[in-house]
Amino acid sequence: MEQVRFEQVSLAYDEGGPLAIQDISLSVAENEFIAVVGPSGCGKSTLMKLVSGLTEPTEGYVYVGGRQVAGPQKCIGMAFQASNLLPWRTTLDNVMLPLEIVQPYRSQMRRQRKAFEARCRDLLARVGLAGNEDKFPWELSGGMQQRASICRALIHKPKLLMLDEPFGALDAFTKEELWIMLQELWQEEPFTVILVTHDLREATFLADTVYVLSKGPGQLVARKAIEQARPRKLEWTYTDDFARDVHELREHIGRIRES
Ligand SMILES: Nc1ncnc2c1ncn2[C@@H]1O[C@H](COP(=O)(O)OP(=O)(O)OP(=O)(O)O)[C@@H](O)[C@H]1O
Repeated sequence: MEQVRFEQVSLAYDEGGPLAIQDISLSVAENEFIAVVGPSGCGKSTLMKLVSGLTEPTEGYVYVGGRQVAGPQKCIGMAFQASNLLPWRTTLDNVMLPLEIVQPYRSQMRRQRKAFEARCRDLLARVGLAGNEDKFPWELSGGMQQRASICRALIHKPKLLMLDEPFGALDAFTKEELWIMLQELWQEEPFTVILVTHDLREATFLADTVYVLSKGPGQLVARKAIEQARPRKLEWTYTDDFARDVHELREHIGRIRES
């Protein structure tokens, strides 16, 4: 089954203005993990906005779950570079938030609060945050905040998770820990992932398929399947195989820069 489909999508933010992305066609299978990489300004965030229904294509069509996107999508989980946790809510209450907003959970909240809380605690424990439920975001490290943010994006069991540079602000060690965490969550209970990142190692480590976008206007210039079996281990990132995959992506980006 196909979860996301772009059919010859172009977008100009201003009528008659320059295209931000041009003629993008791609398809993401259910439970596939894709990464989109490219130089700054190539339209990665624009792709995210199109999938989540925050903006409409100027030309072409975007489908999510077999339906053409028309307006904001509620059944998508999202996480960004800034964790965007609400500072006045505890970790637990931040993770509860989507259940208070998204149906059918919202109508069940009054009767099911205890069960929902247990589910949040369980998810927090799975990402290593047990014992931090009652802390406020400013009492957590950056990596812990990002773990909580990913829990919040997944608590309502969306079919599609969209990640926009989620680990971009973290140090290299924390980043790698979070790659492993994300892979575990995804393997335990699969969902479709679209990851936007500048980090070619991150894209290679995590994704089944990596798409490379050129800049101004963003066009797909390469699609690379990463064949490594899962679960992938960090040791793999020290091998020649891994370096070769990353290098191949880097060459595509290099060519874009030169042109
Ligand atoms: N709301 C907007 N109005 C007008 N132009 C926009 C808007 N958002 C983005 N753009 C333009 O569209 C192009 C693609 O931007 P986008 O933010 O999608 O790129 P990006 O690849 O995510 O960049 P970065 O990696 O720097 O975050 C850029 O030229 C940008 O200036």
